[in-house]
Amino acid sequence: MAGKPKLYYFDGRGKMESIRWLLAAAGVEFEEEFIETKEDLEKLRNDGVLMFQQVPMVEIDGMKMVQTRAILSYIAAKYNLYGKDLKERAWIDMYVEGTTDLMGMIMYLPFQPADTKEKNLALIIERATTRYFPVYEKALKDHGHDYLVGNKLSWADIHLLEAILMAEECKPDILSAFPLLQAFKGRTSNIPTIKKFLQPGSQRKPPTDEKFVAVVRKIFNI
Ligand SMILES: N[C@@H](CCC(=O)N[C@@H](CS[C@H](CC=O)c1ccccc1)C(=O)NCC(=O)O)C(=O)O
Repeated sequence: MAGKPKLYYFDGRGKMESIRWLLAAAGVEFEEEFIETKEDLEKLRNDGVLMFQQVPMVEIDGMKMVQTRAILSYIAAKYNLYGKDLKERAWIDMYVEGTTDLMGMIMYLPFQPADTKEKNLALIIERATTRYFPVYEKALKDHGHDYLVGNKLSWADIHLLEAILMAEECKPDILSAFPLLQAFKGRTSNIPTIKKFLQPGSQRKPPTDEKFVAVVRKIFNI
């Protein structure tokens, strides 16, 4: 029996946070090794464990997986969070790419120059409320179930909840025009494994702060 998955990344959200969410929602315990200095990263590179010299890297089932999307897909499939057939998987992929695009905008905001942050935050709020959330609100309405795809929890639901919470950190009332998403948030946040991950003291990381930005900038000279 393989041991627990081990996650190699910085002590912050970045590109690893969705992987933490998916494992936690699947009820899978995982370990973390935090990269804190340039030397930490160089050691991993010199040990030849980073296929493209990048992190996230996750040791799982004897593999040293890299590329966030590949890692997430593997976990979703392994823990039955990827639909019952090809079409459900296609819908999950579409929904996940949408929340990936939205979270990608939010994820990079703290790294942008101060004089563009206000403009970029306004764009995030505009995209969230006019491009992305209307799609998921309609999906829940048309589908008529508690979940986005099929009638069971999938990667798409977990990813949407993560995106909703990140968007609310940008604008607390961002869901005000989306009643079905408000109800979805309430239901999904109470799924036992997710509820536990949302409790203080879990491996969920806090919103990206200047400290995390400084660590990443120092490591990558950016
Ligand atoms: N396709 C891959 C790409 C993975 C990737 O870009 N990894 C980066 C660190 S995370 C990044 C750090 C600042 O840019 C960050 C940190 C915080 C928020 C967003 C990104 C990396 O290793 N950069 C070294 C290099 O590219 O040489 C994947 O989806 O996994």
